[in-house]
Amino acid sequence: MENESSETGQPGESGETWAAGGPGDSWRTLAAAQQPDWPDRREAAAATRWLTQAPPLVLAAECDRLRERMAAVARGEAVLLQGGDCAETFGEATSQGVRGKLRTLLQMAVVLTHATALPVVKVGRMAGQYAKPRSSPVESRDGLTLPSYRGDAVNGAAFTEEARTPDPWRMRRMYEASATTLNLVRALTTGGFADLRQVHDWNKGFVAGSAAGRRYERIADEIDRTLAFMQACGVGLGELTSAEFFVGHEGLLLDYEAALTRPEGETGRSYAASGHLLWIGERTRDLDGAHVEYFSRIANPIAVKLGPTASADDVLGLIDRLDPAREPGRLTLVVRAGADRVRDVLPTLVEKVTAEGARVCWVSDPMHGNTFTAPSGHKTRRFDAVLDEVRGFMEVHHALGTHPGGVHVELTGDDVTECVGGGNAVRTEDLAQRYETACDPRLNHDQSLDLAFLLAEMYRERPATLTPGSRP
Ligand SMILES: O=C[C@H](O)[C@H](O)COP(=O)(O)O
Ligand SMILES: C=C(OP(=O)(O)O)C(=O)O
Ligand SMILES: [Mn+2]
Repeated sequence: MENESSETGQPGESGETWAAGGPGDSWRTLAAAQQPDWPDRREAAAATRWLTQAPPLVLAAECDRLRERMAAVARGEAVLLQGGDCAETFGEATSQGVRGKLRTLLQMAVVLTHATALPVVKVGRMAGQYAKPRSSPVESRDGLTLPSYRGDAVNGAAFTEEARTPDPWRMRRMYEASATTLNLVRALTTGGFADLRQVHDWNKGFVAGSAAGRRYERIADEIDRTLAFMQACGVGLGELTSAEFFVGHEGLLLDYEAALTRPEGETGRSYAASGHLLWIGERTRDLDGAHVEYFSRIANPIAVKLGPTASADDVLGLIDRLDPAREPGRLTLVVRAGADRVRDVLPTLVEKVTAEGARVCWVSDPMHGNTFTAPSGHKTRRFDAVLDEVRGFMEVHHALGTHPGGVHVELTGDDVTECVGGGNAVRTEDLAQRYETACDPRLNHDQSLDLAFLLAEMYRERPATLTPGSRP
């Protein structure tokens, strides 16, 4: 691991940085949960100085465009599809890994657009998802206790003292891996790979032996015919040859996020330049904590995860702090209550937030409330529970006449065996076959497509008041 010292002539040595004492510093006096204990503060300062001089990964104008797209979700005129790894790793910032996830998301988006006739806002949990909150700060194995793995941005997953010691220069590697991934995402989404005329190609290698793959082929055939019809009528396909795609991650590591925060010239507002959409996790949404303070001062579209214990007062407090202007598209509430709790806890939250006049996007994360440990020791989730949580989420919104804004899922384009069930029925005994996640279990390609089809059916069942063009 490259432990560059502050003596190496890295950018930032001059100390000229707007962040020192600037608008991004108010969080520093508050308690910041889930931060690494950097062993050497001087090295941490040198690494963050390097980041303050690095070019932004995303531009303010792109973040503003996503905020507009999210405003359409808040109004019931679009649907959000957000997905990717629980924890990205530096080793997986490869062409194959990124292409696979992108292809899965594009296929899911086709299925959802076809069913809802609404635009699908696509956001990868990608190009920055390198820091993890953990239930315990330490992990013990065979009598040895070491710091928990907190994501590649902080330490290594190997169970050795050397790997588990936090290294602040990993934040530079996070920036570089994010830049590599984002470059590929931008090339793939605008350079032909995401062209809707490739709708069949995205499914190659998945059709045989997969019911979801065959079902997808039927939609792809319909799209092909529609495109041919449009072309025959002289309609240009320009808009369909590339896909609008955004990236986001949990804004957990405040040293990294603050160092990559950039002021935007004209408005004077500051943006997290590390990704388009950042979210606050369930473990760091304390109203008096550093994360809420930092997020209240960036202008990106932002989200907050809400677990089963989130009270209506918690949520109204978060809205006051994070979206005081009640601006549609600014704030997304990602509910991850668990399949067995969502129907109980969500109605009150939606009613109180609606009564308050806030125009938030409501999104379901059906993964994090449904994790359990299999007898083999693997952390897993049942596909049925994932579906049941999404169904509960949709039922609540349908009953209240509010818009179920979309889903936030952990997935991969690979054929892994990390979640049990789905069309191809991964069994608990199969988990060891391809269990490759660095943190939480992800839906594989087939399970992701299955989810998209079932979600599509649920959207089709929505009451007439929520059909395209109507406002909830
Ligand atoms: O998404 C990540 C996990 O849910 C979170 O890091 C907690 O995982 P843990 O209970 O294994 O620490
Ligand atoms: C840690 C995560 O979620 P939550 O904050 O909802 O637990 C996650 O999204 O990986
Ligand atoms: Mn996770």
